[in-house]
Amino acid sequence: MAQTSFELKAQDGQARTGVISTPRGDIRTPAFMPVGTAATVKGMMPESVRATGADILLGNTYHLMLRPGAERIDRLGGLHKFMNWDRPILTDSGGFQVMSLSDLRKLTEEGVTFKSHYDGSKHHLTPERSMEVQKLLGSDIVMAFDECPALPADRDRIAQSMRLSMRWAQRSRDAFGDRPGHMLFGIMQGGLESDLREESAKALTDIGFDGYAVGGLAVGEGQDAMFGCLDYAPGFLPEDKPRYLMGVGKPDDIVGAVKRGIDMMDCVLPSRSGRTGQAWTRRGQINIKNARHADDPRPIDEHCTCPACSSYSRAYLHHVFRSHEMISGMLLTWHNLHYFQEIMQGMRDAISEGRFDAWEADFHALRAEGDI
Ligand SMILES: O=c1[nH]cnc2cc3nc(NCc4cccs4)[nH]c3cc12
Ligand SMILES: [Zn+2]
Repeated sequence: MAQTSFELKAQDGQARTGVISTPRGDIRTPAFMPVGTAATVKGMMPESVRATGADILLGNTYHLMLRPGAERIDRLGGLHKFMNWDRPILTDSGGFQVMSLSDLRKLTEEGVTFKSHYDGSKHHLTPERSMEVQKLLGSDIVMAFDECPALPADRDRIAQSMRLSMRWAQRSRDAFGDRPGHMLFGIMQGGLESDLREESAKALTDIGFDGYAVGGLAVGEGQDAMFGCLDYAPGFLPEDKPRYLMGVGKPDDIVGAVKRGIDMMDCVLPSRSGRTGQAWTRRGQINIKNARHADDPRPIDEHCTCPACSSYSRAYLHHVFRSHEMISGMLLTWHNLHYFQEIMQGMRDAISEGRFDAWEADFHALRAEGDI
């Protein structure tokens, strides 16, 4: 009995909408995953995250294995119980965070050794250990252990890195074993080289995964280069499996990725920028700390139904940000996550009704440049 499945409901151009079914609940695609790095979506209660419309959230293996520790979370009943979120959780495999966060890293065929950026303690991550950590956490969707090459990198470096990741993908698959009710996703690499991307997709497909991520993007290449890669890379992947673009992105990145066949995304942007006073809206961005909001009685967005827009003025939000009150980041995070989920729902409906192009045109038409 599979216990997990992906059903495509409709397609409009390259854009798709469907449902990933898991024992902990269904995930409506295209899906946006809020990031819950240290077992919390910062500033949000889990029930509030759910209220924004999220079906699944992301946990970071690197952070949780260092603090509080994967074995400790396992002893306490697993990540879902620990953080009071009973719906699906996808965990990344830790390699990317090691390379972007830790100190004194050493990369070998075996894996990576590194020092914790929290306390300097020494740690080792391999495909096998990453699978063990993600199993201890109890995540529903497990990511293969990969290496995302630092940019800029020449073609040879990208090819060598991709081929290492493919050997690690096989080791991840072997170590993951057969776990009904859980999914293992492979991660495509290959930089911006279409032949290397195709080689990676074939290697992953030959190994066989429950879903496929497009890795190695949203690492500073810029939207044009990212979309250029997405014009062909998703098409190298099996069309009956979910496609997950890691680390994306701004609202217009998200729309452009779905347009090109992506089904799942995650990004810290709505939560992280919310804590800094940046509100994302259908008409553009607002930095609420700007003095011009000090006397503005209007909500951030009069069409938005989130708690921030339903009950608070820009003047109030301006005040609580200027006063460094805790409620400031809470309200703006909630608004941003609500808005990101509203974009996803809008695309799911538009694809279902065969009007994605019209929806996309409307999405872009409303967006003014700069602060509104
Ligand atoms: O190839 C990848 N493999 C595994 N995890 C990733 C996470 C990723 N996150 C971003 N972009 C968002 C960022 C978050 C922090 C620095 S960039 N790009 C990413 C690429 C990968
Ligand atoms: Zn709102």
